Amino acid sequence: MYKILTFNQIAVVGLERFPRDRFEIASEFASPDAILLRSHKLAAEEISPSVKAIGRAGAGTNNIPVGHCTERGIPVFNSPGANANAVKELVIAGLSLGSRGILPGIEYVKSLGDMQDGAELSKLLEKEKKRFKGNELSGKTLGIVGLGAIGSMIARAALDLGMSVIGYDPALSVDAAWRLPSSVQRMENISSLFARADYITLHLPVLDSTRGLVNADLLANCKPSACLLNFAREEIVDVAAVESALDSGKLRQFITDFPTPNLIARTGGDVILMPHIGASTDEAEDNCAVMASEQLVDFLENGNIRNSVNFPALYLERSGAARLAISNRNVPKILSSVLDILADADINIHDMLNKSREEIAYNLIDLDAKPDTALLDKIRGLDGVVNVRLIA
Ligand SMILES: NC(=O)c1ccc[n+]([C@@H]2O[C@H](COP(=O)([O-])OP(=O)(O)OC[C@H]3O[C@@H](n4cnc5c(N)ncnc54)[C@H](O)[C@@H]3O)[C@@H](O)[C@H]2O)c1
Ligand SMILES: O=C(O)CC[C@@H](O)C(=O)O
Repeated sequence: MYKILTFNQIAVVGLERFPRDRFEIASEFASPDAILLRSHKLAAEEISPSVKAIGRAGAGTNNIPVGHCTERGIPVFNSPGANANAVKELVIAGLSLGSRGILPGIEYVKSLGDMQDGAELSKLLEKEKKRFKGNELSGKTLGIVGLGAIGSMIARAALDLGMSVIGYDPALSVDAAWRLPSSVQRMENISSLFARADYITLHLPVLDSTRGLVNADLLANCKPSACLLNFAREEIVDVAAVESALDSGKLRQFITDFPTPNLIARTGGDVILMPHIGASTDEAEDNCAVMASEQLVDFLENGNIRNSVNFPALYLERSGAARLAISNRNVPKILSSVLDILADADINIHDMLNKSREEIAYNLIDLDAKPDTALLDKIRGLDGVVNVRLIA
């Protein structure tokens, strides 16, 4: 039985993807085979030696020590695109909240709870509504930083709203480029995007290269009427620089899914704060849980890798009597040494696949006979081999 250790609330429809005759799921296990989580900040010490894989039901993996997992030969999976529609819909709501007096208007109406006379009430509302007038999104320019799953969906929705869309993504994949509407104008640098946009929305991962990316220098380029939306990660924005930009009138509004105490303490309506609910819909939680769970099942039972953030994608149809899944440092001669050991033991290879990604290489080798423990230990003992798994 494979043991799956869960953190956070994982949608039931996802947990149901683990066949109960072969998988146990619990929030406490001494020696789990895999970890399935959402936003729980996973410490390296929480990953016991038995762990073979980690599944993130969501997009961002900055809560997982990915580098440490790579060192240990543990693939980390995420669920790209599975919650993109949920984030898109909330960002569109954010754009509306940032352009009209919706929230202050609602607060104002709530403050009139003591008024009993309907005619008086409606007279007052008609008089006061000018205080909550806004602007239309149509005709404005939206700047999208990060044109992946979420960014491209927002681009399409914003174009439908009549906005002009400009985008910046220095690492755009070919697939993502295909998904992008052709009328999105790609900017050469992020400063030009900040200078031109009326609304700027961030949809990139937090990486060493993106931590604090939105800083005072960038904000100095903004139109004073600009509204910045951060539904990506808190760390991408230098929040102190945003507060200064708001204070000095260099930025009109900040809308974020990642509140800080200082932002909460602000008065004056120039921030709109949400409690990290970008992906909080039944649909997104189901999609993420299903995708992450299916990927873990396929990895544990077959060694296949889909949507890993640190391992190469690799799929091999099962054949032969047994399968070896081997991770090794991405250096020459390791695979040939493995093959020599198998040949010396007279074990024929039925099929195999080998791929590498940065410092790690991964191999699936289907064999005509099941190797014994001594042979597996010999492979484990090769210099550069990180881990070896026999999948019966
Ligand atoms: N608020 C939420 O609940 C919520 C939900 C989902 C995702 N997110 C966050 O949003 C991020 C994006 O999600 P996604 O599903 O669109 O991911 P994605 O991988 O499909 O897209 C991310 C894009 O960012 C681009 N990128 C990388 N570095 C960049 C840089 N320096 N400047 C501009 N672009 C850069 C990549 O090339 C990629 O195209 C996630 O990493 C996660 O942190 C938040
Ligand atoms: O799991 C969640 O609720 C949030 C997930 C979101 O931040 C993501 O990166 O996909």
